[in-house]
Amino acid sequence: MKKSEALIKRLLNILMKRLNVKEIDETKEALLMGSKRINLNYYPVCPNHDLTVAIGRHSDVSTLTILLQDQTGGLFVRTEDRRGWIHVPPIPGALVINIGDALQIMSNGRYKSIEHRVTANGSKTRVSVPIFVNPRPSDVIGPFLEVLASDGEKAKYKNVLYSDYVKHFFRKAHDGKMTIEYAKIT
Ligand SMILES: O=C(O)CCC(=O)C(=O)O
Ligand SMILES: [Fe+2]
Repeated sequence: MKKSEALIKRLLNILMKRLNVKEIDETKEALLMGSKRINLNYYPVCPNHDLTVAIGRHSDVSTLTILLQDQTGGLFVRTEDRRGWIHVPPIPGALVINIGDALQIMSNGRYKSIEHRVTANGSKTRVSVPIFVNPRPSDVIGPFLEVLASDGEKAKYKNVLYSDYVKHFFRKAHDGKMTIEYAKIT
């Protein structure tokens, strides 16, 4: 977890440049990566793998997710037209970087969180280790002013307390990219 910090900062610096955010000051750093959580996912061999969902389709509520997966495979991401799925092949030594809902909200939709799911496997176990890079639970997140100021862009998302957003995610079954509707200005 500690070692991932340099990578996370590098990624966020690059992503922020495109949003007109010149510098990640203390406030921004807290909003973008104020809390982190590591999960250890173990997927056992599943006899009825055709009838079973390992993890249903969802987007992460994080800013970024840094994911290490073993050689089994089974992670799929939604295609841009939302009609199909692309397998994310395991590559030794490679990390999968996903954009989460918090970054979609803070970037006012310029960066889009990725819908993904995991299929069950009939012959092999699987292990994956995601690090979720999050705002702090007590943070209020909304589109960055730099993004809105750049060309008078209208806010697509309202300000939400991050802990409320996460609670909303866990209150319901996985439902693709529906969580973000909670923060949408309609
Ligand atoms: O196991 C994976 O590859 C992804 C897990 C995942 O989507 C999650 O923990 O949110
Ligand atoms: Fe996920």
